[in-house]
Amino acid sequence: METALIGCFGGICLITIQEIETKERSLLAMKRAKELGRPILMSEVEKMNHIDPLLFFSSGNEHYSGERFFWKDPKDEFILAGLGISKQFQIDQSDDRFGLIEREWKEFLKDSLISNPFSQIGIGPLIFGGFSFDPYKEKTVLWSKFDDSLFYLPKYLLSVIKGQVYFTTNFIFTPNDDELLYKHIIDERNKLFQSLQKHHHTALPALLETKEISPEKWKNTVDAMVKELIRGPLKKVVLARELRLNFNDLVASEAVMQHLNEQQHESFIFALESSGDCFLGASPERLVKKNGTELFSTCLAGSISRGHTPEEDRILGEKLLSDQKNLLEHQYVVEMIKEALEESCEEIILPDKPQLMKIRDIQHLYTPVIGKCSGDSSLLHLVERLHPTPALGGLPKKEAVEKIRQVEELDRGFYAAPVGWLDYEGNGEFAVAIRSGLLQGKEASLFAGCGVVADSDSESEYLETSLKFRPMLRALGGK
Ligand SMILES: C=C(O[C@H]1C=CC=C(C(=O)O)[C@@H]1O)C(=O)O
Ligand SMILES: [Mg+2]
Repeated sequence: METALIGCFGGICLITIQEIETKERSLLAMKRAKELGRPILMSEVEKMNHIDPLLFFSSGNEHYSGERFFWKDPKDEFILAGLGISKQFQIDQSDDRFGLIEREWKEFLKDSLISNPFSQIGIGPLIFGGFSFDPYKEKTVLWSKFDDSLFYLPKYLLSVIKGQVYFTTNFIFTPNDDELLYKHIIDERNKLFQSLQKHHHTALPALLETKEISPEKWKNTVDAMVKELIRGPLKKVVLARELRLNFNDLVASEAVMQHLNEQQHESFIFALESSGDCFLGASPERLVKKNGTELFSTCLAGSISRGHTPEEDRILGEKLLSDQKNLLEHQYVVEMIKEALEESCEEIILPDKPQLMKIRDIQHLYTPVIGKCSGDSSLLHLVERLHPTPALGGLPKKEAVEKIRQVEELDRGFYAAPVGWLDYEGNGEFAVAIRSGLLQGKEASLFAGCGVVADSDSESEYLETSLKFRPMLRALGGK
């Protein structure tokens, strides 16, 4: 679609052809909403000149604060930034939360008017959000701003895909709306574009205190877990802990995002705001990506530090590749992911040995997985089958999650759970929200866990979690 400007003279801009089309479509949407007696979505995609997605995210700090999201894949090829909430999808404690979100989204899309002339995934109407790790864990005040499943369709979505920029506007017309709504939306959108001209730079406040939450108690829990794992039948349980940070002023999510973006090139970078809090992180772990019939997943478990010199780094990597404890920790993940995907896939390609994934602060054992699924496989069903993999929960899955619920002091909330997006054609991607933290005004909580197996040593697991805090800690000005 061309954005054909008819003319701008002496500061007065005449209407564009596209605006005429938009107006006609909006009249149709209003008519449809009245006839059907329910809200109707109208969504439009336009191609744009380059806009920095982080600048776009930051420009929303005045009018869309608490209603923003950001997503970037490790290759920098796929970036999403959303502002405003057109429609929220939230579900509390339920055994069917994945299915419910998917059905509500599909239901909502019925009879919508979508103008998207580009054959590209990740543009047009899409929902972004995530799930809590365990909806049956007793809730604490820490995660009071997040429901067990929280997604939203943004008002404005910027998608930067392989350098090409697309802008989606999502309007919702209810049976009571009239042309005033259309005018209001156009005004609002123009204001948004104007605000992109301004420079938005937010500095981080000073970090006053970093407090580890009950580290000794955590090590005792790991020791007790090891004893239990030796006895069986549980084989692996992932245990996590928290750091609580205090600052001398409010922490703006855009300032942290800026740092994560500069410092964590090999990771998914994500942020999800909700009612003033912001959950964000730099995760190296893909849960699942669906592009048509192609599926991609990642087995990531088993860790060692980076070396100070290239030689030391290589030796550490070699050590990890032949370490029995870490190989077992990894193998449990490979077996489970293979089994979970087999149900939906005609074909799965999976190397028989892990390789190394080296990221700034840590190296991991890594096995990529590619699958070919039948056309009607649903992404959220795959997410449900996979979550939590033994890299975050344990083995067997159900018993491990119950054990975590019982012994872990931390309220994980969205940590270690799926975060990502789903578009109107069923394509999307979810990462596992690790190396993450929750911003809450002048405070923040950071989370890190590790796979405990019968061979684990609580002191080394403690040090491993300390490495895993580093990406978020650095982005927040800590060491
Ligand atoms: C649970 C976390 O990491 C998982 C992913 C990679 C390696 C892991 C490990 O070696 O224990 C964990 O399973 C975390 O970063 O909080
Ligand atoms: Mg580990």
